[in-house]
Amino acid sequence: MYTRVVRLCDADDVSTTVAGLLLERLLELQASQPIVHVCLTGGDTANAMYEKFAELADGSELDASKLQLWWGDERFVPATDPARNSLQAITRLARTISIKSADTHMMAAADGRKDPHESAAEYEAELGSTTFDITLLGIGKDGHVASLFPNHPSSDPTSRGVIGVTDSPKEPSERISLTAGSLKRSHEVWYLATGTGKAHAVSATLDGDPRLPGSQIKGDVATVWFLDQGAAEELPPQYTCAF
Ligand SMILES: O=C(O)[C@H](O)[C@@H](O)[C@H](O)[C@H](O)COP(=O)(O)O
Repeated sequence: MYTRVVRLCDADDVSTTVAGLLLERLLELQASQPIVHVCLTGGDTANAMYEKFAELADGSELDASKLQLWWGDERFVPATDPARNSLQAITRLARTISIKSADTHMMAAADGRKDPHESAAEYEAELGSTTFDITLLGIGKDGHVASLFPNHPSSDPTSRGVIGVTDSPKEPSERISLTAGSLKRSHEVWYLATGTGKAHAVSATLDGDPRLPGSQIKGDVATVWFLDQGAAEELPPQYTCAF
């Protein structure tokens, strides 16, 4: 198990590089196994990468029928609400990739459910003991990953695999999130972060600050941080890894 930091120039470089490496890795995985489980994240950084990925995947050897897409977290809003992480990702990816709905495991929307805890319980049942080949995560300025927030009940120790989140510090206030225990069931965890606003959260997480959820969320094979210069600016020199 290793952690690697990839320092890139700027946000565009991060989204382009991650999109290219993700396609390369998925092609490798689909050549060696029948199903590839990928856990996606929400946020602007990831969405920019999904757009680049869709461009690269167009006409590639990617076999979408081998992909199973999951989400690390979701906003507990109506299914058609543009704030939904899954809607934002699928809108971008499906532009060139023919992903069947049966292969996309979206978290239940607010329609017809009384609260995010109900949706969380449904997703936990669907998720079972699935292990992800690749889990993508963004990180907030406060160090949150998925919808696990520092110094917040969402980060309390739990045996649950998926939780409902209320009074989230990041809008919208109601969410569903995989817990650290589920996110750790990943062979590779790829963090994407850009901008100086993320620099302290990145540095503190890499330093293993126990208050930050990302400190314990690592792949059992690899954890890779894709950072632009701004997000990397508080890292000590030993993390200098030209890519
Ligand atoms: O529901 C969400 O908002 C995301 O899952 C969240 O965890 C996101 O990945 C980070 O907040 C980074 O978001 P940005 O890339 O937009 O900074």
